[in-house]
Amino acid sequence: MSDLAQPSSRATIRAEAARIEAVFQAAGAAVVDTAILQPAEILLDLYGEDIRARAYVTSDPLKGEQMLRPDFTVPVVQMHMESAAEPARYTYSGEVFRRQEDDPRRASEYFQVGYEIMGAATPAEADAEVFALMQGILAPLNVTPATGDIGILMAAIDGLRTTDARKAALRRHVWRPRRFRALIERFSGRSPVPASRAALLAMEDPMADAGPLIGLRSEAEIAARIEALRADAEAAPIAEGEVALLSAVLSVRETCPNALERLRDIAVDMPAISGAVAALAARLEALEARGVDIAALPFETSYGRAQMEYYDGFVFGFSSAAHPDLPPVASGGRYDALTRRLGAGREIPAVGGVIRPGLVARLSAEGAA
Ligand SMILES: N[C@@H](Cc1c[nH]c[nH+]1)C(=O)O
Repeated sequence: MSDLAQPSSRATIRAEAARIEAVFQAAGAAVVDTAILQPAEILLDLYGEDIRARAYVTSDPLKGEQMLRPDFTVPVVQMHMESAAEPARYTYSGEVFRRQEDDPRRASEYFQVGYEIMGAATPAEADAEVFALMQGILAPLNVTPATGDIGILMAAIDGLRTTDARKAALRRHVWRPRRFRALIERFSGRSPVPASRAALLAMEDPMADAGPLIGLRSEAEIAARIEALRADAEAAPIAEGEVALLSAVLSVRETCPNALERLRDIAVDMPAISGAVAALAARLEALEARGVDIAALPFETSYGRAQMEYYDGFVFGFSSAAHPDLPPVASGGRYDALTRRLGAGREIPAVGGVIRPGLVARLSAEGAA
């Protein structure tokens, strides 16, 4: 197998981006653009921990903290929610910026061409439209699809019989599978409370024994945190049976029809996921109606747990079959809750995805060589 061709020139990537954007326009999308400099204080939290750590942030004397846009979806949603917000399809093309902390071979600046559907009445159909459109564009390349559903994961967490604080912690850390597993171990009593925490909670008056305040947190914040730890220490462990059901949900990894059957079985004992499983069934029907071969389409409940933290439903990606170590050539998902956070309480259904024209150009060049 030959090595991957050199990265394409910027002119080639721009031409590829224009070609893909034209396909999105033909599908009904209006072209939008966003500023490269975005207000970090307002938007950065919406991306979650991973992107927060990787955004290029700089300070502007007049506008405050600014960042180089880490993606288009958040600014496009913001624009849509501020406008009249009729149902709409959008496309955009341009560079995004994310620091690479571990792998110097990964680009910290690259092109994306995106497609977003906001306010569509039938979520399953909008999910299928985005997926089928991207699959069609990538058809000449040797790519492998992956799908998942963050909504099923979140519903499984919500269904646990435990405190709201514990559910919130699990939801927040769904994106960090190792941390998530450690929390489950602790909340189910399988791993002991860390010794330093046990010692802290055993103190009569931890604040009195503390030295002078030197950190960023105020005394009230520290006291509230200790109180939360105390309440947590008193909460009953999550039952073994529930942990087993959650693990069963997390480990589903099958073709779509088999995954659906497996999840329906689990839902008998875990009715909290029934609604999300029905949404998966509706999506599969919509995908099939668009000609997607769902019998061969993989589904993995844990897929997407390392992607954008605003996803809350369908998630998907396409990776190069010959170069699985490359980042996904395309990826996307549903992000209804993000529209609520940017819409001052008003929520609309929204789903979309991006293609990386730089990777499309490289893979096409390799295929043609
Ligand atoms: N903005 C996402 C891709 C996406 C677009 N729409 C939905 N998801 C990303 O940069 O990974």
